[in-house]
Amino acid sequence: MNTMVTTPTYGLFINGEWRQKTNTFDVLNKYTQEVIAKASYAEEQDVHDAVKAAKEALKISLSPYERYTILKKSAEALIERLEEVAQVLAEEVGKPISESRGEVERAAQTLEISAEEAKRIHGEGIPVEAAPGSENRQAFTKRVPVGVVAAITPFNVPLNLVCHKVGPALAAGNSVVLKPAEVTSVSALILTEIFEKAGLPAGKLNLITGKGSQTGTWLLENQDVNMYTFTGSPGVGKLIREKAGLRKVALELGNNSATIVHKDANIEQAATLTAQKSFNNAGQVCISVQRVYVHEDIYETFIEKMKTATNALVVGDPKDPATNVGPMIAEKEAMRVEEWVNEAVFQGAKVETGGKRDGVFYAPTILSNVNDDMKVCREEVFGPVVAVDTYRDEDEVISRVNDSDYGLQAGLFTNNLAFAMKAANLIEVGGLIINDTSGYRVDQMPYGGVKQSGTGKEGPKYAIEEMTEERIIVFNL
Ligand SMILES: NC(=O)c1ccc[n+]([C@@H]2O[C@H](COP(=O)([O-])OP(=O)(O)OC[C@H]3O[C@@H](n4cnc5c(N)ncnc54)[C@H](O)[C@@H]3O)[C@@H](O)[C@H]2O)c1
Ligand SMILES: O=C[C@H](O)CS(=O)(=O)O
Repeated sequence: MNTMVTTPTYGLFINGEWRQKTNTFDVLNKYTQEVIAKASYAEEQDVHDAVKAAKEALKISLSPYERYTILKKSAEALIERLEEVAQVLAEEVGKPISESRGEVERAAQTLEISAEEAKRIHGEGIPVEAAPGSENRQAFTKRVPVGVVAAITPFNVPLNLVCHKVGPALAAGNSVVLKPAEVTSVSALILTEIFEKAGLPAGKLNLITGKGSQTGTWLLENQDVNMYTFTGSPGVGKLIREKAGLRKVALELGNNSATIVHKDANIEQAATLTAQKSFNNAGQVCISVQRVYVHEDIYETFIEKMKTATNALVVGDPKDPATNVGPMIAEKEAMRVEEWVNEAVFQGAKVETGGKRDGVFYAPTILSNVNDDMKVCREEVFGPVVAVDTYRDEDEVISRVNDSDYGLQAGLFTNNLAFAMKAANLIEVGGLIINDTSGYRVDQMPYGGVKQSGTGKEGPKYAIEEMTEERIIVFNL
């Protein structure tokens, strides 16, 4: 029996054809550090070819029902390959297998919702006849595709966040050039195969892999791209906005998410959910709970319960079904988190649990006795660290949540309707989640931040609005 296992090698996907390059890079299993696949470095000409193919493919007009069919088929095919793709996510991200399966299920839902939305894109009648002198005119609007959409995506949710861009873009009748994060390219490559098999015409989806600083830069320079949709770090987001000039951009960026636990909350529920949502995907989630503000009357009970829930988390091999917390994406990121925690401790923070690094793993860590100016509070940790502090009154805590450069989502545990409504009016975020943490998201909801957390909304219905232009048609009858 031949037991030799060959490493899969992927090319680029341009104009419906796979283009193998000699210059490749390794995608690693983040737990074992073994090579799981090789992907191709796109050269400058490949990037421009991909955009050209996308532009040409705009001439292929698919009806809304045809777009629905292709997206629906792709969602079904993804579910058929669920276990295979989940194993890839567990390897290339280091995400625990239960969470990886959850990501594949959500990605399929994102495609299915996009399919449904393809049939619902509509304009409206505009009463131009109400203007003096326009009595014999009638008008309506329609939404038209923006054109070539360049999608640039991050490593942490590499399948579902790709689906949040490709699904709505195709549903709206656009063509796409996709550039996934290099360290987690494999799930995007498999998704591209799925679209190809589902009958998507050549050029409608093109995939180029490689480094952000090269492939990404060439993509930003190409003036035939009509819109950039980006999820990733604020620094790269700002660069994209600068390079895009007058072209459209949608930016989903970072956060230092806060969750408030008020004195009347269900403490057990709050502590359990907060422990879960602080350490999912080793804290590498943009809405991961990072700052917890607990009312001083319930602080002692809360912190004990949260410590118990955190200490029960199993850290280890992402492929082990018992694992709750896997490795970080790279050892240098775990070292950065270690440095930030050490700095906080030097400044007076107390480690309630965790606070240790073992190679690429950083232990789920709760810090208390923190202040809002420590790096672990003010900046985005993007690791398994949560800072817990007390507050006394409602206005104080709202102002501390708002004292942030970011504003993606926040959570509030309370049974006090008046406080919940006050927070809904005053907390500066794209989404406030009552009786759950900042980390709640389902894929049909509008999702996106304010301040440095970005601009524009995702969720297929809302992303389609971003990825289409409103055109008015006026009849002089
Ligand atoms: N708001 C959201 O919905 C959301 C979701 C997930 C992640 N994020 C954020 O993403 C960040 C972590 O992800 P990351 O480390 O992959 O982000 P990153 O910004 O380093 O990379 C994201 C993508 O941008 C590309 N890129 C890098 N430099 C580029 C350049 N000069 N030009 C063009 N493209 C370039 C990368 O190759 C990658 O594909 C965190 O800040 C996190 O909060 C936000
Ligand atoms: O990392 C941020 C993601 O958008 C959160 S989720 O995986 O979509 O819930």
